[in-house]
Amino acid sequence: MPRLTAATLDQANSGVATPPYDRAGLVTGIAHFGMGGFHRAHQALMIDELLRRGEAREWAITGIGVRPEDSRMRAALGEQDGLYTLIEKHADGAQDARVIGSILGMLTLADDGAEAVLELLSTPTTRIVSLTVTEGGYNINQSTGEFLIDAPDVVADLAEGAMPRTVFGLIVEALRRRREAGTTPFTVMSCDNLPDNGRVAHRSILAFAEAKDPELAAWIDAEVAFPNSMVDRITPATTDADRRSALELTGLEDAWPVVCETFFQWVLQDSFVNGRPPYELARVELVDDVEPYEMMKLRLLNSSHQGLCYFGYLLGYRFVADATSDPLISGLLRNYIGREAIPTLRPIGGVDPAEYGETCISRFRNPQVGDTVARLCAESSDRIPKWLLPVVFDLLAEGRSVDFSAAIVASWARYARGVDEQGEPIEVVDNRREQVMAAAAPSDDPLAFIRDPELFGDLAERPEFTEPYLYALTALNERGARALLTELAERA
Ligand SMILES: NC(=O)c1ccc[n+]([C@@H]2O[C@H](COP(=O)([O-])OP(=O)(O)OC[C@H]3O[C@@H](n4cnc5c(N)ncnc54)[C@H](O)[C@@H]3O)[C@@H](O)[C@H]2O)c1
Ligand SMILES: O=P(O)(O)OC[C@@H](O)[C@@H](O)[C@H](O)[C@H](O)CO
Repeated sequence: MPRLTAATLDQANSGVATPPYDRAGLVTGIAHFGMGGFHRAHQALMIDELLRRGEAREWAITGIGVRPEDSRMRAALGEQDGLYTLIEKHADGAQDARVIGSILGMLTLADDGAEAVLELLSTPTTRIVSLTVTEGGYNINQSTGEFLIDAPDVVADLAEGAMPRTVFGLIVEALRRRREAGTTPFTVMSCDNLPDNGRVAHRSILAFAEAKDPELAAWIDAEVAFPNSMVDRITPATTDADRRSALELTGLEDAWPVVCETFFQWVLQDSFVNGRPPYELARVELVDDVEPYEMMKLRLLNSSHQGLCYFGYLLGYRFVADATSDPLISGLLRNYIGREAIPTLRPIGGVDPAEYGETCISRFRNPQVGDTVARLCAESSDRIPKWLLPVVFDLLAEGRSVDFSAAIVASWARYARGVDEQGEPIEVVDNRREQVMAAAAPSDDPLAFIRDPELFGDLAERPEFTEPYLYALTALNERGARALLTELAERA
């Protein structure tokens, strides 16, 4: 079968939507850090939709990879002229495949070097720099939100005369060059799952700039916009089965297609300093205040993902759809959402959070998406403090009970012991793996897991939390996940 490239596009199977627009002459307006699955299922799709309408020709995308492993994506996209297949999976088994043409290519530090990246970022036509570098990518203290200025790669970037290697170093150096050349700065648009993602990006970049050059930092603070956004589309990691599906559906071989659900949402703060694509013509909701949308999504959808993944794993499920179809797990999610998460939300006109929560549960149940419990269990120490613990702190401040949230934290602690209920090892994937697993290991201190103030603040000192947490942890250790879920359901 031919490989997907610009030259083979016309050989795609009939019914596959290929770019109907002329890709020659498209201009990179967006430089994107973190060219993973999600960006290609979400933001790149919106630009593709605009291009199909004859819009946004100056807003094509070039990716940037700062990690050595990003060379693989660069090669896959490079060999395909930036083209790739996006497969949207309906719950009834129907699949829509389309070829996306909005990405022009990708630069990596490993292959192209920092100077090439800086040139892209400094070119006047690059007007937005967007980010999906994961929750951990912002290099902040989980509990205080402070930028970790002593992180080794940051220290290296701050050294006199160093060529930048981090997202912060590259962005700040490019902004310095733009300022020196009298070029309008770009907007920095975070699309990561973080509360106040724009403010977090602002804070991290400013902290780096202050350490490098306080005058430049003041200019960035005054001149650069960092819009907040709420982004939503479940996009699992690509598998070989997805590669085979792409080939079957399109008739063209794709080294790195993307598979996702049909649901799509992007709520974006309309705050840009150097223009923006006409997103309102695509499916983007432009608003002044994204915060209530972000809170609803992170506290209902993302925290529920954590609510199902450890219990799901312990019960032997490996797919999100199977775990969520267990009534004990969906029951836990409904109790967490209805009794604990929703009472902490700010109202959004025209949006019923209970209905939103039910939609999340039915999305998790889509068996076609193939999302894995392992994907959701990974990097928990970046996720739980940003998604679930804000719910806990808000509930405690109101004197409300936290039984279900505490049980979810306990399920993480039980999972992080690294042994399942059958005694089989669990592969814990976390950038704080050693620390988290050591804290989870059986010891004389039942609260050891939650004693790290960077992750948990003062929760270990708060009986309103420790009492339900210890109840859940003891139940998990002594009676198992199914027994605890049954007890929680009976007590509700
Ligand atoms: N996958 C989803 O369902 C989904 C949905 C909504 C939002 N998101 C957001 O997108 C992020 C990425 O998800 P994905 O599915 O594309 O993951 P992915 O693993 O496919 O891609 C992650 C990308 O980020 C880069 N990266 C990771 N850490 C980095 C760092 N410290 N500095 C710079 N680059 C770094 C990687 O090199 C890679 O290009 C998530 O963490 C989340 O914040 C994902
Ligand atoms: O990719 P992460 O790190 O934000 O977290 C894993 C999932 O919970 C998340 O990716 C969801 O699938 C996503 O937020 C849905 O929009």
